[in-house]
Amino acid sequence: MFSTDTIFALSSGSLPSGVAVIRISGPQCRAIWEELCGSEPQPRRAAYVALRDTDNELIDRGIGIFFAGPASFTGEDCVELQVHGSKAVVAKLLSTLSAMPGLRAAEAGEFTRRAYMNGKLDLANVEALSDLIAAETETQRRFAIANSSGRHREIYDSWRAKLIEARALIEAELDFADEADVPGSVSDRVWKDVRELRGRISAHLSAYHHAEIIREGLQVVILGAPNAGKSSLMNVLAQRDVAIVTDEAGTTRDVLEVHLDLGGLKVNLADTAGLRETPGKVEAIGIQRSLDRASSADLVLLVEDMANPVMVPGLPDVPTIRVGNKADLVTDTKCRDYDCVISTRTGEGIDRLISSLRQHADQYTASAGSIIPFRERHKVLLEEALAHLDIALEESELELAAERMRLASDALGRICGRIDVEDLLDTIFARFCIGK
Ligand SMILES: Nc1nc2c(ncn2[C@@H]2O[C@H](COP(=O)(O)OP(=O)(O)OP(=O)(O)O)[C@@H](O)[C@H]2O)c(=O)[nH]1
Ligand SMILES: [K+]
Ligand SMILES: [Mg+2]
Repeated sequence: MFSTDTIFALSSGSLPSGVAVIRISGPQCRAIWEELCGSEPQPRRAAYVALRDTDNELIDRGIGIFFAGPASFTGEDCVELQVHGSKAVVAKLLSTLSAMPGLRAAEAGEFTRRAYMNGKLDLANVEALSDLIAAETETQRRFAIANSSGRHREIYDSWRAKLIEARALIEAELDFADEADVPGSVSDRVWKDVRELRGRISAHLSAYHHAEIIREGLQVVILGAPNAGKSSLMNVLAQRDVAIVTDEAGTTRDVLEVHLDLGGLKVNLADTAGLRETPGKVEAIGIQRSLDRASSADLVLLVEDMANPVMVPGLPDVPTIRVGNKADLVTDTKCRDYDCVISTRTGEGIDRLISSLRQHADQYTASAGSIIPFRERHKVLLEEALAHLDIALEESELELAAERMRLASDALGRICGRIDVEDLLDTIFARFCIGK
């Protein structure tokens, strides 16, 4: 892509700071360097420079690096200037830049957009990069960095290549069925391959939920009878008094949520209204909300007061850790069927409960290193590809089936932003001696 504008921006965080980084990209970079630093730029060498304005007045001294395109982040000539992170230094430098001809302030995401337009990044790379910048937990960081590796593109390209080949074989069968030197019925093999690919895409897609958990957080809901100690447990896990605790049954009426970082995984922990059969009007609404929330949760902590165990109605079918609370009030806990015995009052068993939670979280943190769809957009396109393949596999008209395969491979191509209409012809010509 040819950009006429040279863009610049403060790329580091808020001022004042020890060091501020100003990034410049575009055709004017070399001229800017000569003007500001009064020297010839040496690509990829950090240089200690005196930065001067157009009146030759010293602005600041700092480190400058020149990247000659295409070996740069955006693919264009780039300059990075590290100066003292003062508001005045940065303001002076930015106003000096903006006074130079052909220069303007960059729009949000414009450097990355240029990198994409110049083929330095694919769409999935761009998304992973924005995830990396937004990452708050260790798992999110690991996931984003794995996703920026380009391995998604490799997988989707290989799947598209298979589909393009399958389609080419089918089209060839249609076009040259009466000619002697084209292989006869290749259909069986083609359909077997397509079915196998369908299975792979479907397995890949089913891991999408792990990406949601890594990004949005593991949804954990505390359920149990009134007064079981749910709010007390919430406070212990959150390490602060977020929920009201009293000895009155029905204290919690509404769902209350906190965000925790559990071994690097984001966890959304919800305290809920106690479940019982004959509540008042407000409490009944609270109970319905508890159950709604729990039914879409990834994990339920089912809390029971061991000194006063009661059956709770309507538990959802969700992975559950059964927690026996108030261990301080009972002498014998062995015979009971709990995964974890705790006392929110004495702190007994809390560490063990946290390690059970961590164990549960591990399956998701482990996914952070594998290649799974990581955006809603990917999920939608993969579902689209699957839907087309399903129709192709049922379709008896070969032309229509081939068209469905084209649509499926286009959907896959759109994930990383690469669709090449010439692919099909190339494959046909590569496999058959058309011009005989
Ligand atoms: N002895 C003892 N009391 C506890 C323990 N945990 C909670 N309690 C007490 O049990 C009572 C109920 O605690 P909450 O945390 O409000 O219980 P809850 O399940 O949130 O109750 P609802 O919101 O009304 O459904 C309070 O008086 C707590 O102090 C514990 O481990 N030991
Ligand atoms: K209570
Ligand atoms: Mg409560």
